[in-house]
Amino acid sequence: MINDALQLDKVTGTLQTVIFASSDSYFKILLINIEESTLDNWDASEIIVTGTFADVQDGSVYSFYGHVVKHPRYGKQFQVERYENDLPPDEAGLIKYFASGQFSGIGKKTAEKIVQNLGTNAVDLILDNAKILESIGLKPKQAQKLARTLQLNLGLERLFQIGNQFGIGADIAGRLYDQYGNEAQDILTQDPYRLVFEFEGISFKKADTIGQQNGVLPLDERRLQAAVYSAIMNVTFQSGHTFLTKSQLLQAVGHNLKDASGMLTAEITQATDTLLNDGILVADDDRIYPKSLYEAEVQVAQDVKRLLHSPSPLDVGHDDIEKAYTAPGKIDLDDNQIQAVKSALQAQFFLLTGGPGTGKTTIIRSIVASWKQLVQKRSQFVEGDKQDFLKQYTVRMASPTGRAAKRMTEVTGYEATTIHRLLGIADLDEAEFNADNPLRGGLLIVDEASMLDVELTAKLLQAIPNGMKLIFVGDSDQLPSVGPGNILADFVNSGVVDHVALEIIYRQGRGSSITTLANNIKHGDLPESFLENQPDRSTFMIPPDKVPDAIEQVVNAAMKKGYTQDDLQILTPMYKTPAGVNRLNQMAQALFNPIKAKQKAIQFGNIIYRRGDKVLQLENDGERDVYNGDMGKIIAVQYKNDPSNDDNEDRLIVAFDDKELSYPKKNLNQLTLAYATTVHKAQGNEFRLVLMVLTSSFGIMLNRNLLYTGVTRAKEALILIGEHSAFKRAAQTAVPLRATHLLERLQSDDKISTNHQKIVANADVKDELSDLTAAYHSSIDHFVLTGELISHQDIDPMIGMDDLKPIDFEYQEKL
Ligand SMILES: Nc1ncnc2c1ncn2[C@@H]1O[C@H](COP(=O)(O)OP(=O)(O)OP(=O)(O)O)[C@@H](O)[C@H]1O
Repeated sequence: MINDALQLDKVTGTLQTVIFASSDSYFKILLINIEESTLDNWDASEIIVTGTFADVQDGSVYSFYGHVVKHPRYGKQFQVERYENDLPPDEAGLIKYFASGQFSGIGKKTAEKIVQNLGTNAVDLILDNAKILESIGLKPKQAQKLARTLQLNLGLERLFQIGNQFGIGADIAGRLYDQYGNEAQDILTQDPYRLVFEFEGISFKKADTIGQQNGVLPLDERRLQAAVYSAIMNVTFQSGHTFLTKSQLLQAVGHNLKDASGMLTAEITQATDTLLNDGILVADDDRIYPKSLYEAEVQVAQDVKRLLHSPSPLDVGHDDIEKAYTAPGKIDLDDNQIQAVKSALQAQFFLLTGGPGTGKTTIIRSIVASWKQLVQKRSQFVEGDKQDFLKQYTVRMASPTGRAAKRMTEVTGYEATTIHRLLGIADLDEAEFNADNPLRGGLLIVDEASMLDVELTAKLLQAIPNGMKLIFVGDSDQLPSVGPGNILADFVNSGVVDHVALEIIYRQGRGSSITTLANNIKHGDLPESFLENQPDRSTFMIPPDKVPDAIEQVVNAAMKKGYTQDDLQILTPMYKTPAGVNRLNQMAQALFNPIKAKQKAIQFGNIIYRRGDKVLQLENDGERDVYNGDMGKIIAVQYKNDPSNDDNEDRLIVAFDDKELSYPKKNLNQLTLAYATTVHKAQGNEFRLVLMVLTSSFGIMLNRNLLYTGVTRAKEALILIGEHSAFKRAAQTAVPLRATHLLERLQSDDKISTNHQKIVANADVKDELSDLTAAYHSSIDHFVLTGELISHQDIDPMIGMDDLKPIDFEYQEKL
């Protein structure tokens, strides 16, 4: 029989033993002697129970609610969603419980006194208010000690139960307990709005549900302040703006409070003022910023100005550059490219932008070779240690992603790292290198600069000492950074930083029709030849429900042509939907890495990982030097008892480009399969063959930068799968622009003068700015109307598949 209310089965039984307890989470595996259960097909007297549990005691009776699942190795077990400690229901049992010896200083007599006075509800009464024990005659110390032991044994358990009432999972309840200890329960029930500011994982909506149920009034200032704070954080961090205007903030807060009618204007303004006075938000004219974004934006502008005013001690002149200029191998650069190399050597801070195949990498090689020449020539005149001098002016290189850094190392021979590693950011905390402990070197080149958000840029620029040259290289038509800010575009459009834009595409042969397609998309449309197969590009236009079938056939055909899982990447805008990442990953895993008999496997969530799987790191883990977007391969699945396993837990070993890392259960939430990814996750990566899926079901995600970024991930071949109308809509839809004030901050100081080439005419900048304001308003309007933020989290892009035709999918889309 199923428990009707929650559709969960129930198992009641005595804890025989804890088989496993994770050292850094509340995950446990328990062996239970069943006393009673709703399970239909369970004849054994014992059951293995897994889940998140507080300090459970051997011999105690618990009721577990959950489902029977099949573990790939251990067979059937009971996965628990919630549980209860079945304390003895009668007075005699409770007296025995208090006198059992687990409460030091409490003997039978005192236990009787407690139960006689407080009844069978004694435990709840004590947990609610320990002072009640004093009122029935226990000494304060004795009362405190007993209450504390009860809290330790049952406090977290109660938090799990209370959390469960509000739909808060055991993971979050466990983290709340870690952060607030025994106060967690009080904070959650009596001051939930506090968590909106302090705790990641409780949204305003959740806090508000709890607050309202517990009688918090609609105009309570804690509620209004939390509504304001969560509105500005959500809109800025999801839409990428660094600020909101006051009226936009009012609208967004109204949405949070389900008050779009403007009834609460005075109250919301008052709550905003309090947050401004407390320094949680910052007002700058009509703009309201979260403090961290304001500080980062101001810092970036200040540091750019500082760097522009701090010439390299090498005092590089025109003649030095002419003499040092070194061509990249046998290639003759065009005039604009040569100008780019020379300007880069001359300027203190330089921007190089261009689409795929325009020569960015080639120019980086030329810059590095020329710089080396220059420094070496100078070293001849140094009187001291020449090696020291060369070290002082060495080239440093970094990129937001590990893969792009590796590519830089390969083409230049200089070590390149991720920006996180360059700055020594081990976790979310302070960077090791900063204004007080700056980076060393003469020249820093940063690739994939379009991925830099305002906060990371602020950290990076602060760490660059006066006199060190800085070059940002990127493609401004790619997706903007995931975090807030519009760094590369603001730098370019400000006109205060020297900039050369590369326009001519040089890539020949394989991959060249891809770059032409990218160029068309960049200008807002698909080429007329879009549906015509090219040597390096094919299209299969089919309805959304046929996408998985089509991908399956294309992947099979590609495998026959010799493409491996490393070469081939499926890109799609979102995780869900039949054409989304989750579904396509399952399908591709079955093709590339089919299940073998008796193969070891580890299940986490809905994914079963096996040796050979292609996996993706989902978050930055500075301590282990692995970053969001890094791809690897599972090279071993090790169970707990394997002699080579020193983690004492089942684990995966994943090989990345330059290291092997262990993923025990606690780290598995950082991983997912990577046969298919979103375009956002693929930024900074390139693949021989890209299969890009777009269908109209991705609606609001469809925009030019997404399509462009996806298409440009393909090095050799590109296959476009989905609906023609969706590709067209994406090409024709400009990405919602981001509201920032960096450009004006950069331009605000008249004292700055550089020998910059203004590539972008002022009139164009003005047009773009008014577009920006319009798009910004529409993005906020969209948010306010629908509650959906225009998120940049998700889109995503041949081989001459002559043997496959759209007709294979029995469909002709009506255009
Ligand atoms: N002036 C030139 N003359 C001839 N070939 C060139 C020229 N500039 C670049 N190339 C060639 O064009 C191709 C693309 O150049 P490169 O890889 O530097 O471009 P990129 O902008 O870094 O491209 P991507 O962003 O796709 O990596 C290379 O094969 C390079 O050798």
